Amino acid sequence: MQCLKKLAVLNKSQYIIKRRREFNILNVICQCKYESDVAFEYTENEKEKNIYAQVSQDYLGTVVGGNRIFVIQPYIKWGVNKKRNTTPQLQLSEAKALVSNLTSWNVVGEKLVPLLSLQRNKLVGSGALETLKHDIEKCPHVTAIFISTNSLKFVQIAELQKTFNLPIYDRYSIVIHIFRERAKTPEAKLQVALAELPYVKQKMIDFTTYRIGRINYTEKMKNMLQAREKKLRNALQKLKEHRQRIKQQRLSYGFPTIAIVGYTNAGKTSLIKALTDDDSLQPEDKLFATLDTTVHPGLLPNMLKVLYVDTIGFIQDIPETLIEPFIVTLEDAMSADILVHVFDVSHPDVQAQIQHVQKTIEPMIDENKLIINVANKCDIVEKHVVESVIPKDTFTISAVKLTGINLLRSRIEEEITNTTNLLKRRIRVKSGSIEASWLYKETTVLNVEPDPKNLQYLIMDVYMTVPIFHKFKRFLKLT
Ligand SMILES: Nc1nc2c(ncn2[C@@H]2O[C@H](COP(=O)(O)OP(=O)(O)OP(=O)(O)O)[C@@H](O)[C@H]2O)c(=O)[nH]1
Ligand SMILES: [Mg+2]
Repeated sequence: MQCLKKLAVLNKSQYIIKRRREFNILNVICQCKYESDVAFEYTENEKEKNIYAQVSQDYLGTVVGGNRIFVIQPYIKWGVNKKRNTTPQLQLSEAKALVSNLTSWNVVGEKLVPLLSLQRNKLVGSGALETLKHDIEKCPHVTAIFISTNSLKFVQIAELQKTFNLPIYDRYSIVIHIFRERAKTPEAKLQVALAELPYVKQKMIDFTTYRIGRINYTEKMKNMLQAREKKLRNALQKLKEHRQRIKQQRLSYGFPTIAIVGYTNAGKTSLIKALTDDDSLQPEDKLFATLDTTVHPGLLPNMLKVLYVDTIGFIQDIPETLIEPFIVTLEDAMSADILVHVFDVSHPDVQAQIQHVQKTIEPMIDENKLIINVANKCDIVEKHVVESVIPKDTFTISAVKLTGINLLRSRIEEEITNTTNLLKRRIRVKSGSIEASWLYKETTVLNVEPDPKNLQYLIMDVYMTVPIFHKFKRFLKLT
């Protein structure tokens, strides 16, 4: 009997050590801001690196030293391709914001250009081209032109470059340059390297057919790009597997997760900061300030531990190939128990931004996934403006002033309780026992009362997830 007791004690202490180790892991999962501290670097020798740097500079242009940009915002005047949920002026504003997001890049001139289609080699007819040339010449020291359309064909870039005698950028190349500036972690760098490759490859293929007298890239160069892509894709696959492992780890602890999604600069990071009181989070007034999907622990009003997932923001008018490498991390976020879609209610183009986000996430989520809509930045707009733009059942908040945050937390709590099959259990344990402290550590304790029949015991009302409930049963077997 003594022996058995000893064994039980030994098991118990072993169990406690194991649990402590698990708590540590748990802390790591929660505190790990950049889940991808594990390296996903793809090895490249110096020679390959330099060759690629040259090729990408040829097709993507360079950001070094800054630029004085003339922004051209084309828009379709009528027909099926005409954008109906925004205005050319709002599109131009976003184009200017993109340029200003690059270090030392400034907008020195701008023009809205009405078009019938985006297919013509020089986009516009000769008359309009002359006017445009004149406008650009009038602007002092323009060093490059940004044509704010999705992605221009190589022939268009080459023709316009020849006409204006200036480098030409499209939205794809500008966003890539912003991504390059923002990417700090190996994971983000890998995703950006993959995101730019289709652009460089396509331009190279177009170039060989167009031939304007520049260096003709050889088969060797094409092979080099293909080998690079293969390497990057392998590294992305590793990243995918790593993500899967982290997700499984998270799931095994049964923490409910809430992913925060939205248009870039809507206030996603600020909202997580408000919900978690995590001072280390640094919201920035920049497009694509967040490139990595990161996880942040928080407590709901009922003391339930949850994880908030911060994500990369969305933007309109960029090709799918540009965000494709980020889908791996986005899909991980989209599997959260609930999604919170944050939008900037003070933004004049908020309707188009809301629709763009909805359209982008739709294929990534189950149709039953719960989405809580949140109108942020209500501190800088009049109430009647907020009411006129927000969809039904939207929470109005200010992540900076903390308005509406408690209400939002309560709504998240309600939804998490409904969607995650949290179990509410009444458990009788000895006061001061190891079981009682286990419950305090692992579950959300709602209420504790002494057992009137025996005051040495407590009646604990707790919330726990199914995996935690099974762990508790295993724990009881060992004690
Ligand atoms: N006035 C006001 N500004 C806000 C509010 N929430 C966020 N901001 C500001 O909006 C800017 C963007 O905030 P972030 O939280 O970085 O936005 P984000 O959605 O994470 O942006 P990306 O990561 O770049 O996609 C920052 O300058 C914030 O201070 C708010 O409630 N009111
Ligand atoms: Mg952010």
